[in-house]
Amino acid sequence: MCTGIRFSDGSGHLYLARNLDWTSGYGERVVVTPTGFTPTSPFGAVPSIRHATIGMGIVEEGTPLYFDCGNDAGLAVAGLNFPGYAQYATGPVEGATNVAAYEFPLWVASQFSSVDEVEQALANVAIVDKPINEKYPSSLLHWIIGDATRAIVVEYTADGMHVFDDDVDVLANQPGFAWHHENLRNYLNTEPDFPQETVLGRAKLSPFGSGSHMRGIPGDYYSPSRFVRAAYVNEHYPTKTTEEENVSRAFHTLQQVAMVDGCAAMSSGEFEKTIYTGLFSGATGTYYWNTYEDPSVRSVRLADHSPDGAELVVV
Ligand SMILES: C[C@H](CCC(=O)NCCS(=O)(=O)O)[C@H]1CC[C@H]2[C@@H]3[C@H](O)C[C@@H]4C[C@H](O)CC[C@]4(C)[C@H]3C[C@H](O)[C@]12C
Repeated sequence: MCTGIRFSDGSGHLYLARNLDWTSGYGERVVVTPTGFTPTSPFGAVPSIRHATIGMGIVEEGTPLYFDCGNDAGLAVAGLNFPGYAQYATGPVEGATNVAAYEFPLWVASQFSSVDEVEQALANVAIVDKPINEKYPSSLLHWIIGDATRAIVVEYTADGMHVFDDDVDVLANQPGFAWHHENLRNYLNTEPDFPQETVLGRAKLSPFGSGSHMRGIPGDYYSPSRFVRAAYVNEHYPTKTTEEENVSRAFHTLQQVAMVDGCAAMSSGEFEKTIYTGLFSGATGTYYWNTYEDPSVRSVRLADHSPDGAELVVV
């Protein structure tokens, strides 16, 4: 499973972060796609790279397949599993901008500079089940897209394109965003405040300590539970100013929904764990990440890797 969050530093900079929860990785690395790179896009949706892009992914057939990425304009996107709901067009749709499912994050980050621009373009987009090759069939995903001011969620299902205003800045896995959003109404009682002393019969009851009003926030790894928990933590985290504070914020928040080996098996019997946590900072154009094996946070800055070059950079 996976969880994604968006927040800002309060002075016009985006932070978009995600956990990639799975049984094992795909050999993913940090990949920079510079503006001089010539993309191969099956239906021409990505004719050139307008915005240099950095994120986590693999390179296949000379094409960057991003799991999550951000660009030089401070726009970022992350793909999260959505099987049972995602259903892409079986072929290109006449008159539409046809985006192959695998190139959707690259399309977003390389072509646009804001969520508003992406939302406008999505009105005429078909997401097409066109695998990069036989080894990698199309993944069934939905996406969170964020900039400094807001986030949207994109779901492409049997009845086509759905774009949601993500006013809680969170995404998890199944079911759909609308369901998760409605489910938040089950948790209206939760808040960070320290409870008052309560009188019960002749007893005066005081709390054991802080955290009492968080009771009811689910602690398990199930997708609806991770959505609620991430929404609570992301909403209540105080706005921070510096890059260091915001990096700390992202990793602490996602730690709340990270999966630990041995606790939750998939239908195959294999256990899911948080393979990596990735963060794109629009403030500095930096991609930060750590892995299950090595919790120390590493970083790569877009500006340090020839963002106007011609070749993909795999760090
Ligand atoms: C497995 C990842 C999603 C993790 C997740 O959300 N798990 C949920 C578990 S559950 O269902 O809810 O149980 C997804 C996210 C991005 C995906 C990758 C990206 O889409 C890039 C390429 C796309 C190719 O079509 C397939 C390989 C691939 C390299 C994908 C492999 C895999 O499907 C990834 C890595």
